[in-house]
Amino acid sequence: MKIALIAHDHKKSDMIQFAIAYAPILMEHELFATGTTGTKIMEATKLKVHRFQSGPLGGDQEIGAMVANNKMDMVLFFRDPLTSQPHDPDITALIRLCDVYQVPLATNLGTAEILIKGLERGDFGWRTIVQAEGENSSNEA
Ligand SMILES: O=C(CO)COP(=O)(O)O
Repeated sequence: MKIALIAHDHKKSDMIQFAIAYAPILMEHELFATGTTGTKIMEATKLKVHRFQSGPLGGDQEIGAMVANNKMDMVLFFRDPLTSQPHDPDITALIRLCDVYQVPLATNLGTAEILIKGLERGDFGWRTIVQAEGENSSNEA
């Protein structure tokens, strides 16, 4: 599965703790992140993370493009609800796209833990069906 990891500055410590705690599960998957989040995860763990631009420089939009192309299976986005962000439209757009494409999205640590445990249990098998359908329809186009 392809998993996006994103955290606003005040939530980066939560994300690092999460990545350390669930590294054995995460390392079985393909990981993507916005720039600074990805760097911090790689510094704290042995996980390999494909890094996009930093969020304010377009990273959320790059991850959104993957969602729109059926190339992202789960988004773990630890948002900071108490600090205004200069790129708020990008954040809203990413969340909207997850809803458009029914991509599982956690916006906080509590939900992320439930999703990652579901992933470990095999609850995300349906994503491979969605991916196959996406590939078939792009072949037909
Ligand atoms: O701002 C972000 C998401 O909206 C996160 O970006 P960074 O991981 O580059 O800090």
